[in-house]
Amino acid sequence: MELAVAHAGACAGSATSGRGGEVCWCAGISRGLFRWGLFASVRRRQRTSDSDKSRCTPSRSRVQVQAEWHGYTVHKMSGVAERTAGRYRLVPTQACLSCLNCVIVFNAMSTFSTLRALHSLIGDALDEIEQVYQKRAGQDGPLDFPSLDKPYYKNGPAKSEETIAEKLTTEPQVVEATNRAVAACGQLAASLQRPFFQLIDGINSDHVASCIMFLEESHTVEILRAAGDKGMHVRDIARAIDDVRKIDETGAETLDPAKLSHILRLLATYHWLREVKPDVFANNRLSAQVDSGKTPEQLKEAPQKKHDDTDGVPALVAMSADDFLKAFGFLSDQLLPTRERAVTLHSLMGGDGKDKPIQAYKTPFNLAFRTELGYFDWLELPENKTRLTEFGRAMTGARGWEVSENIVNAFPWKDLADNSVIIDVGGGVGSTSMVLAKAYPNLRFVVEDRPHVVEIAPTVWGDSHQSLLDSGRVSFKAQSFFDPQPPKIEVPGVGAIAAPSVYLIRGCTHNWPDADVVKMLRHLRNAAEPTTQLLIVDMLLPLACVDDTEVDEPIPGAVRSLAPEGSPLLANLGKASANGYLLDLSMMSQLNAKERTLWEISALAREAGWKVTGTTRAAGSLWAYTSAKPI
Ligand SMILES: C[S@@+](CC[C@H](N)C(=O)[O-])C[C@H]1O[C@@H](n2cnc3c(N)ncnc32)[C@H](O)[C@@H]1O
Repeated sequence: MELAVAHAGACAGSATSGRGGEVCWCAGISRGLFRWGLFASVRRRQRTSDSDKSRCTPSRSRVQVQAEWHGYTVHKMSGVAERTAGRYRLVPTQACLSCLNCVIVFNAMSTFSTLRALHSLIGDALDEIEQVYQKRAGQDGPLDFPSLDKPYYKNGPAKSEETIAEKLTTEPQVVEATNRAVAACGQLAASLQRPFFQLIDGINSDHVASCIMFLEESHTVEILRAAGDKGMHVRDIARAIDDVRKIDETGAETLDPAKLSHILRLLATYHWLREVKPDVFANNRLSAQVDSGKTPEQLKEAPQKKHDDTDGVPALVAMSADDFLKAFGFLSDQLLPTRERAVTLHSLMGGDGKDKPIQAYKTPFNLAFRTELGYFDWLELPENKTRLTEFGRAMTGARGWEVSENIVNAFPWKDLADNSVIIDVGGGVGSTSMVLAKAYPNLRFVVEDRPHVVEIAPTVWGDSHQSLLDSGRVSFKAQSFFDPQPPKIEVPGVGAIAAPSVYLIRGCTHNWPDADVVKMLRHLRNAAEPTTQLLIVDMLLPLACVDDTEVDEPIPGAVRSLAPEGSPLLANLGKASANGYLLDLSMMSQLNAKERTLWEISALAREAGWKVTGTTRAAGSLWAYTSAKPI
């Protein structure tokens, strides 16, 4: 990070720089650039004369800075550098001297100033979040932030104050401040902890995933829910798990409480549970996420119904921590098939001449499950009946990734003429169309998807949506996005149209490799009229550095960084955005697909005949609404 430059003023004291030349050190911690505690070296551009040198006072000096840092230009900061404890702190003022003898080179923030800047970011974010909660009075004063120690069960019963406090966590201001704090915490931990221990954490993070899977599979969360705040001794938890699993009928081995305690303690260490007393564990706010709302008795009676009538999150856990985890373990074996370990692993698994070579498997999923079928076709195998059902529920759980209502304001729907038609391509059961149809009663929606999806789609909506279906304002049509759109589409209440006002395609491009995305977008382009707009809704992954990508034409809404200007945070907010990059690699591992950057999706759109005209994001979200028009 070589930052910057132009210093006017007498040198504020000197020392010898590692790169030669004389330097003096300044640390600014007041406003703008200096808010982040930037340390700078001031290097003499040229040695003039001894009399110039004598103007450099060792204790105090005026400086003017025009600096560029992380790509942001900060114009002409003026200040006085004051010496404290052997360092110079820059205090901005309006006045400056201009000897022009020195060049300030911001080598980088000193590590301590970076750490302190991260610490300040966390404090500032907490202030902001607290202000939001302070404004919402509860019965006993301002609302408190939800406690990590306290489970909040989505299916109640909960005090209304707890529900409001949980809901406030999705307010845009809270989401954004939370992201900054989480990003800073992640960066602080990565900076401070000995790298070896960060490494051990990283390479063993599958242990945590497996333990979360165990938590779900063993019904421990439901058992601990029944036990309440005081928790349950690990011996009793083990027996309760055996009971729910009906081991007296199946003859399976009893669960070893000693092993169980170690699994639960790892989870408690990662804040997934609480160890309230030695070997006594209780749920907390994180483990409550995995709760199905069923009692241990219900689970014993009908384990196959565990995921019925839930928000889908327990099913998402079952799918991710099982299928995805197993597949992802084969990432290096599939990408580097000739490495020694991959070859020996293949032969150990019975692949030595008995089945296809590793190269035949297109994805880590294919290799892990020894199938050449695509993930969705594989899910439809008779032996995967449970997986297929869980996949459907997991997709409901995956809605937590985005507030679906964000789409209501993310596109100028209100500018569309009455009875404009929106085709929701790969629209599933119509979740997005229903939200939009309720918000914009003058628009009409045709949801296209695979035949078996559109067949069941109208049956999944209850009374509150019936009028939208009865009036035909939302209708369904079997249509593959890999086939050309028909020349005419019959829209209830409108008649036959050649093309809609908008093709909306949400959550679909990330499921497919580039060539398939081009194919699906080209079919839409071929059917579009010059006025037809395309709205692609999917995550757009920022780069992990400031995005200086050179483009012929800038795209409105493209951002160089998600981090606050001048802060030391990673440009993509690191830990706070990690969920998007994890999903990206799940797509790669299971489907040979990916989440994309703005530049990747706009290049694919262009290849298919669309020009991206702009993109917007909901506050604090990686989900983006990218619009395009026919070229
Ligand atoms: C991740 S879901 C997104 C659903 C919906 N757009 C939403 O945002 O909730 C992907 C959708 O693509 C559909 N799909 C898969 N292959 C398809 C095809 N060839 N033609 C049309 N839809 C397809 C799936 O059935 C599924 O509904």
